[in-house]
Amino acid sequence: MREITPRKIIEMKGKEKIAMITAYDYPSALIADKAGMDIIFIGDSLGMVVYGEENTLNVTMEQMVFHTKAVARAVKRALVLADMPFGSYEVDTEDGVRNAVRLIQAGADAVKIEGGYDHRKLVRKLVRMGIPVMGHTGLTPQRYLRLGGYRLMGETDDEIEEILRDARALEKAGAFAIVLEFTLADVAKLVTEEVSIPTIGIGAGPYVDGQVLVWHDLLGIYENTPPFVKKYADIGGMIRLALENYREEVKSGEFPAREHYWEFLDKDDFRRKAQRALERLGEDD
Ligand SMILES: Nc1nc(=O)c2c([nH]1)NC[C@@H]1CN(c3ccc(C(=O)N[C@@H](CCC(=O)O)C(=O)O)cc3)CN21
Ligand SMILES: CC(C)C(=O)C(=O)O
Ligand SMILES: [Mg+2]
Repeated sequence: MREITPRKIIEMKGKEKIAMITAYDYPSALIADKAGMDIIFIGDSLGMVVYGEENTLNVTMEQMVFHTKAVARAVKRALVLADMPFGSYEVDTEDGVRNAVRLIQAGADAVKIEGGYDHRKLVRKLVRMGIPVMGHTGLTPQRYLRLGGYRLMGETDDEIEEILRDARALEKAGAFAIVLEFTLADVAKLVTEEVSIPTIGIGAGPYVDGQVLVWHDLLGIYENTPPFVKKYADIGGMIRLALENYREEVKSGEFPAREHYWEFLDKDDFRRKAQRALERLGEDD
């Protein structure tokens, strides 16, 4: 059992902001856990930032299971959360239950689904089974095609109503937190005040209970970063400089230097051994 549990996340509301980050592999999850993240999240943004897809719609359960296993092996303290990918929970509740179980058995402590009201039955079922669920409303990227791209949500009466309906349904169904994505800050504030469970924003302003960002965006290793991201480092630039340096040293012969390889100190000893090896090879022909 990891230190940060859904109960602890709920208790943080109004007391301490929740810090959440995505991670898709072992080394990054190790760093995120050591950095004291509360929630380490295998997002389906994986399809875009790791696999180079245009949207998240082609991410499979197999991908989510593999990446969840890699992350789960690294994390000792944070809550490990895994996204349910597009198509893995919408068909029927049984399908959703089976797929959520797969992510839990891969090492996740909880799962996240996009939407709220439409999936309230599934959320209730999972929670009753003992699988903690995080909801997600505002911009839900799995509606990419219908929305015609990623855009700010919560401007119209209908959108505000939908977001509030999702949040209330999630709270009632027993979800332990809600992601509010790319939502006007006033709407995010209203939702945060309306529900007793924590809201975790991404591009939803400061009046929420926590923040989540995508690993590659905040570290500067992805070129199509959304406009709400703060870039905390230019790791992409650092990687490029390092690789250019390496390439130049290979070309010039500066690498490998004397400390990077091993050689016989006694060259006569080596000549005798090489001679014998060559003779034995000659006999084999
Ligand atoms: N790397 C990455 N970071 C994310 O935060 C993220 C993903 N990927 N993939 C899944 C969703 C999609 N998100 C996004 C992605 C792009 C915009 C964005 O660029 N919006 C622009 C242009 C929108 C348009 O008209 O197409 C904007 O200026 O609003 C917003 C949210 C957030 N999520
Ligand atoms: C943007 C976050 C909340 C997400 O769902 C993801 O990274 O997949
Ligand atoms: Mg996602």
